[in-house]
Amino acid sequence: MGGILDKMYVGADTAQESCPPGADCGNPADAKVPKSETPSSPPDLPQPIPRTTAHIIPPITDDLPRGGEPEGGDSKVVVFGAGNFGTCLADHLADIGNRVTIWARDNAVVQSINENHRNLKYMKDVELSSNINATLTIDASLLLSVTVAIFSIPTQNMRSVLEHVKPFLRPDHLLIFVNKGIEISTGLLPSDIAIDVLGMEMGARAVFMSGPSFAIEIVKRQPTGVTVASSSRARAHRTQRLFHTPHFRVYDVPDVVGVEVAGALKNVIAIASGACTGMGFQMNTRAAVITRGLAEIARFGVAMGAQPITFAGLAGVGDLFLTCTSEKSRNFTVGYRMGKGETLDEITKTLGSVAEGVGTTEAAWELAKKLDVDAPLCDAVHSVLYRGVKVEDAIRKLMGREAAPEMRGIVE
Ligand SMILES: NC(=O)c1ccc[n+]([C@@H]2O[C@H](COP(=O)([O-])OP(=O)(O)OC[C@H]3O[C@@H](n4cnc5c(N)ncnc54)[C@H](O)[C@@H]3O)[C@@H](O)[C@H]2O)c1
Ligand SMILES: O=P(O)(O)OC[C@H](O)CO
Repeated sequence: MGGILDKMYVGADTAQESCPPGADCGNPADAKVPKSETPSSPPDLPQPIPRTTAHIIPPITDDLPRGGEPEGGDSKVVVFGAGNFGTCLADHLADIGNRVTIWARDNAVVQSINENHRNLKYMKDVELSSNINATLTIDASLLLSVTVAIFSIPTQNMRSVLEHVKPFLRPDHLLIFVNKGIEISTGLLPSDIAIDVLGMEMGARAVFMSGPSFAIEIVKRQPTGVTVASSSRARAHRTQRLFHTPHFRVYDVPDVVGVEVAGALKNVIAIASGACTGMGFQMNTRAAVITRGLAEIARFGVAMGAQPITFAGLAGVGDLFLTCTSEKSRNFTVGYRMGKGETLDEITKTLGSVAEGVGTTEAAWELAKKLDVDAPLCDAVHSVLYRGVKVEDAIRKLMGREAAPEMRGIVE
């Protein structure tokens, strides 16, 4: 078949080995692999997307007792999870005068923090604030002494840790979750899991932090902006005051579902972006992946009751851009290495840290079917991660689809 599809560049054999992930390394060889597939038959006409408001909690106001929490850096905080992000947030809060305990399940991590102010497993090169101490134990005394509990546990493990902590939680604890993902076994967002485990009274008052924020840059005090979302306005504002500093701006967003959908799905799109870069494709491709990824995220969001404007914010396009363009991203790295031909098994065994997009792809793929959301990028990533499809074939299939209106499923 002559025509434009025959000229499609497929970078399988043209990727430059010396080009680091995320870098613009100049023009890949112009070799073309002709012969893409015949375009698939026209897709069905756009289907109405069923809306669900199951995730939407009406705003809750004035639910915090005044005077319960000192402002200006004198809170007692526990952080569950001493990985990259838990360590970084603990360091941030301790550095501005809060007393922080970090819970880790690994004794070597606890010892290294308590004895050397370093997290030897996740952040060995960073000297942490001396206001942090670490513990291996979750018990009543740990929760009794704090007013703020932050959960920095990967989404697939959030439920089990929360169940462990639940018996010691009080209604006045400020609960903050920073994980970004969708639970595979249930298709639930972190806010749904919080309600599922803790009940509506406590779960619906939790706060969810998201936005473009690499841990390693926060510990270096690089200017950063994030969002916090909660059905409780009072708790969102309190979280804002707790974290806000001149180098760490915290914006309040009313749309919990939008913030969570964006945070979860940007990781799937980052895998796609990394895979394209691993194949040798450059900036046109990346820009297309980011932009079409944003449209896909918005379609999921609309179907789940999010406010589309949220996707224009830090938790939306901000985090999507960050994660899709940087080799610091674990999700981008997973995709990049797959684009270079490694298997998922090889990559996850050596990554050393969680790439939430791997599990979220599975969850989102199921959710797309359930909600009837058109999600071609998510399907492409799923096909590569779980159905043995080669990256180049997934790209061919994506590019070979029928032409379509840009804003389908978002603006009618
Ligand atoms: N690293 C970042 O820059 C960053 C930024 C923003 C948000 N996040 C999000 O924060 C969450 C945590 O990410 P991270 O970078 O700290 O991951 P990580 O892999 O560096 O650390 C994960 C931590 O969770 C613990 N953990 C894992 N499974 C557990 C289980 N079953 N029980 C108890 N503890 C368990 C690990 O021991 C480790 O301490 C993720 O959802 C991630 O998307 C990360
Ligand atoms: O390393 P990643 O891909 O998990 O991304 C980390 C953060 O989510 C970036 O905001």
